[in-house]
Amino acid sequence: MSIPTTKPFTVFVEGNIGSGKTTFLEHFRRFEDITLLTEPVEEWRNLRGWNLLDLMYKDPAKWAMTFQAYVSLTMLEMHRRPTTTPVKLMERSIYSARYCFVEHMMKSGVMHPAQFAVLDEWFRFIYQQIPIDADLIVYLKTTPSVVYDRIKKRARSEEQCVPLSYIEELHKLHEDWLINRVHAECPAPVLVIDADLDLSQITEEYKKSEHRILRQAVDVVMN
Ligand SMILES: Cc1cc2cn([C@H]3C[C@H](O)[C@@H](CO)O3)c(=O)nc2[nH]1
Repeated sequence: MSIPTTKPFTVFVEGNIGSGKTTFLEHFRRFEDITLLTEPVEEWRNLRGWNLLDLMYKDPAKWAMTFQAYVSLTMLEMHRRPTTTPVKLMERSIYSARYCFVEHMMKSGVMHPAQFAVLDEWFRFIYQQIPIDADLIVYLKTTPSVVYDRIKKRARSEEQCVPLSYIEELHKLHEDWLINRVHAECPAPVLVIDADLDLSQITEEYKKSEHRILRQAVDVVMN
């Protein structure tokens, strides 16, 4: 069913490191009416030969600003990428960049306030000038200790030095944003998924969101 759409029904898939975002998106791979945009981690690991992700984890004080500036650029490119399908699922967004990761780097003192101010000015300009809002946010809600164990098992090299405290702080920032709604921007409804469930059980949980996403998508496209 290829219905010409001006703006696709846009879903941001948000959650802590290791919360299963990529797995969630892959669950929708079989639907031809959905465009999946996974996080461009490989671009962050190789920008003209530089592994910005590794540099950031190894020396956050020196590289956090550079890394987040590039992450935001790659996320903006994904927000702006034209899609022909009625539904678009994106892994994270320029909002989690600002409200979770950049926020943490500023609050923890890893990023100098002047550097934070520059990133915040860029975020405000983009938010005011470019329509990139979601129609729905899927929040893969997890317990820090659960995702911490997954990160250790997944063993992505750059993340091996990530302490549990960082995961706990990121969790709190996701809760502030998506449950307590402390930020006014991006007022999309939030669908909370219990992403602590392990792979065998979580498909049922995903199916619940499948119905919600596809039904809302048809409504949006048909109205
Ligand atoms: C939008 C956004 C995504 C994102 C991911 N990351 C890190 C967390 C993980 O270790 C890795 C892949 O998500 O990149 C980050 O530091 N800052 C980010 N900002």
